[in-house]
Amino acid sequence: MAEVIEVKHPLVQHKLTMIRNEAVGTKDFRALVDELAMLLTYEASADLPMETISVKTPVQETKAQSLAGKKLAVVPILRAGLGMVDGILQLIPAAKVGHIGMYRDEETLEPVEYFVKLPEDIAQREVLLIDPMLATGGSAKDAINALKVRGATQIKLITLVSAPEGIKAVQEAHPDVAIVTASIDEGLNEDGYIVPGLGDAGDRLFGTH
Ligand SMILES: O=c1ccn([C@@H]2O[C@H](COP(=O)(O)O)[C@@H](O)[C@H]2O)c(=O)[nH]1
Ligand SMILES: O=P(O)(O)OP(=O)(O)O
Ligand SMILES: [Mg+2]
Repeated sequence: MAEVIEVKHPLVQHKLTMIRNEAVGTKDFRALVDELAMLLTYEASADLPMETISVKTPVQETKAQSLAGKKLAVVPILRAGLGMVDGILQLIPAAKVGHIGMYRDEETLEPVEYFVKLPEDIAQREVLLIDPMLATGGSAKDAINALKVRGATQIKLITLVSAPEGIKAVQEAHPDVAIVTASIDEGLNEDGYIVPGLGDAGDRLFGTH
């Protein structure tokens, strides 16, 4: 079973607490989601392969560590995942970006897919699938399926807030997918929202209701 990493770093926890606050407006919410995405990517990329290369410093030639040229793709689940893309690209500027559009049916809580556009060589890339919220896990499970049917084999899921129910659902359906999250919250309420959570991430990012 791939691991679930809850990132306890003080900066992550502090910024997460800030965006939980309902009084935080769209502008600050966006900025903080961006920063959190960057911090979580630092953790999610900790196992990227390295190679030893030669580098000439102003003092002497030396051997040093460099990324082994692994190809990455960042794939947000729309809309809410879009808010995390720029933060990740600041750390991994060469990554290609795919998009999976999905919304939750308000009655059934089942995800409805409305758009998929991925890099052509997705099968050769390690994929960072991103969505701030992992609630029932339906959206993440279907998004992972959409990636796998198109050939992706190495997938990591990065979320800000996860419900235990969503983690279990993803692990059962996709035991090969590691999850990096800033918080494993208490659970879900009767409307399928994460408790205590931060509300609807898409609405808070884009100022909609
Ligand atoms: O508290 C929440 C719960 C969910 N969302 C949005 O829904 C999907 C994830 O829901 P699943 O039940 O895991 O499919 C996620 O993309 C969010 O956009 C939310 O914003 N807040
Ligand atoms: O998953 P939803 O329904 O909350 O969609 P969006 O991310 O567009 O708010
Ligand atoms: Mg939403």
